[in-house]
Amino acid sequence: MLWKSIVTMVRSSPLFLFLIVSGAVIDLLFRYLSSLSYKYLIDLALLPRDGKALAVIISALLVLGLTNVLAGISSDYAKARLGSNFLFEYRIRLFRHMQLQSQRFYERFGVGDLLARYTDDIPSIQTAVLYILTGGFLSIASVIVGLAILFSMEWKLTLVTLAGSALLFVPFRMLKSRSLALGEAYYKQLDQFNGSIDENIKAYRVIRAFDLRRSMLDKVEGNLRTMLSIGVQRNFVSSNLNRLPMLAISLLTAVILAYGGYLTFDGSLTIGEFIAYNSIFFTVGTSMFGVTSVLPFFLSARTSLERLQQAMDWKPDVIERDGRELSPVRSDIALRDVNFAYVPDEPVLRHLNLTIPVSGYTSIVGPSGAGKSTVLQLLMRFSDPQSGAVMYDGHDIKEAQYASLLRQVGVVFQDSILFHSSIRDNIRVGNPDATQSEILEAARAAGIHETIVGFREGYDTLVSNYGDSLSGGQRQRIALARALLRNPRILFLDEATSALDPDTERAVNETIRALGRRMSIVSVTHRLANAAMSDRIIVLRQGTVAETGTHEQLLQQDGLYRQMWEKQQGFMLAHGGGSAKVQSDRLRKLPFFRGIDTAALEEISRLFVTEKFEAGTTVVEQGDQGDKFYLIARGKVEVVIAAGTGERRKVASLEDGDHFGEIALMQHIPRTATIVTATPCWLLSLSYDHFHPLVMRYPAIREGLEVTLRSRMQRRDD
Ligand SMILES: Nc1ncnc2c1ncn2[C@@H]1O[C@H](COP(=O)(O)OP(=O)(O)OP(=O)(O)O)[C@@H](O)[C@H]1O
Repeated sequence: MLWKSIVTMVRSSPLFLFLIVSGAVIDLLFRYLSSLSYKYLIDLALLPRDGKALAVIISALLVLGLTNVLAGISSDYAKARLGSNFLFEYRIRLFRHMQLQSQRFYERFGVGDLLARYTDDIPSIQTAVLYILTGGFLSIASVIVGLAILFSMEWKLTLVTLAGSALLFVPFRMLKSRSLALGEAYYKQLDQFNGSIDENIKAYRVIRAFDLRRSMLDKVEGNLRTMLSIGVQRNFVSSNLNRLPMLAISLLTAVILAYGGYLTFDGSLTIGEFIAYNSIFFTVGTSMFGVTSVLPFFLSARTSLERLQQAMDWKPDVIERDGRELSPVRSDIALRDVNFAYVPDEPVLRHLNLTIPVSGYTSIVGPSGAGKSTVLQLLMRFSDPQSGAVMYDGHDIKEAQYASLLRQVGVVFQDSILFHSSIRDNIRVGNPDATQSEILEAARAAGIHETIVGFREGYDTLVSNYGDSLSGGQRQRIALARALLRNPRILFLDEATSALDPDTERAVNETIRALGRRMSIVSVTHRLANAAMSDRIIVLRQGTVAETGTHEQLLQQDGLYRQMWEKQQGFMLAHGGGSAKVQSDRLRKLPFFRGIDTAALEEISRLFVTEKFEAGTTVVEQGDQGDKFYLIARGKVEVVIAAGTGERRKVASLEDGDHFGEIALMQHIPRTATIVTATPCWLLSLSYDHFHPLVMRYPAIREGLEVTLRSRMQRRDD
């Protein structure tokens, strides 16, 4: 399939093809005519001492040589152009294909994987195509023409040559599968290496802060050593593929010299014919060698072609149609009986029906994993549901022109990635045609204009490393300005402020709330304090709508929302986010502190210590001795379990108000899971050593803990 498109592409450049082919034909002529010329040079000019014949032969050779050089130059130019066109065309094709893809594609092909396809696979195919097109075809043609001449000169000797030439392909048959296997192994290591470089750039702060430099270095060094060893083996096999055919050619040459010499002794060949025969055979031998030397390129390109094909064959999740334009949405956006799963048989949304009026501020809340972000992704058509429909004003968005949908929406994600260019250009991403005053207006509305003009370079300040040169709040505000510049009818927010520190979050939320008067906002958040002011709240549970209403209505319903609300209450963060506290009433809601008197709870609450963690930090490691219990005052962590095979699997997420590690309050036993922070976290920890004296004084605490732990152990064993 891909070969076909390569052939089509090559054929679409007829001028370059003509120059390459004519260069090859002239080169072929030059090779054989100059070899044949020995016959005439010796037999017609040198032996009869004919000066005129000598002059004619030398002039003809000069003209041919000059023509060959000129044809070679134009052929080289054509090859350079064709080669560059090839690189351009296939890199652009892969890039366009990538742009159509969604999350599944990027999960399957990592950064390193994709980079290697651009920088190694495509050039490797290009080299093979050019080599086959020039050296390969020329060599085959040369072998055919050369053998025909040799046959006409001495057929018996040529039959021996032909039979012996089969030897040339023996190394290829022997080494082919080894070469392919080494090619695959090499690319696997290269993908990993590229991935590590990417990781080291993106996560350099975490690597520095947690002193992971040694382990990262060890990882990359191990990777490079394996690559080096495979590279040596691969080159060795390739050079054997090149060199072993030489052995066959040397053998054949010996046979020709011996048998040809014998034919000269018995007068069947003249000396001129013998020398010309040898000279032509030398050219045929070189050409045969040329055919075999294409083979390593061919094998390497075969692996690369398969890898490129894998990526190009990946079907986009969303098929963009040239449907009609979606008119500006006025009434509502809705999900109708939507079923959606990322993994077959693991439904995330189940027969979900929900309607969001295009006015005011709507929050979508729910426990972790309920499908909140998934709903947002479907509303923006990052994926399509497996069944059901997403409607804007009653029109299925699958039938509409994709660009007309995107024009109506703006979005701010939790981690806003900014591009490596000026702040102005980063905002302009929202609308490339925006004027300077529109950019300034968007920045003002996002509350970032004053900060930007305070920078020495103002709007021309370079944003580097995906926005790392700015604070989290500044980054989110620029992302907000970028979304506002589109003048969207609906602004989607996916946990847009939850990774910010409390003061910044409050300030950015005030800005967003003010925007709610100008446009419709749909915000996914797990922090209910942010949802409380919304005009309406949709509560999701396991992919269905559990409750809807305003904050007050939902509290009265006494359902899931109320439970979540109460879980998140009772924590206080000092201004500036330096320390956190938990109230004794909140502690009473923990199952193992239920029934304990207020004085004891007060005492316990004072024992908690604030620990602040950046995103991506391991708080506890599976297998380590547990000595602390943790409450999440703010933030989100992931619970990861390593199976016997060493494979790590995320089993749950915990967020504001959740707790973990209570077993450590009873005894030092190994942690049963690893906890890694997914956002910056403020955790309150209670150590066994501080807690133990209290357990001694209050037997009710021990009893409560024992009951909880027994039931937890029971659940785990089940
Ligand atoms: N790309 C993916 N591949 C496989 N499963 C996924 C993928 N993205 C999300 N999921 C799973 O789908 C479910 C819903 O995820 P989603 O992110 O929509 O939930 P959420 O309510 O936004 O949760 P959170 O608040 O933790 O972000 C979760 O169980 C999650 O693990």
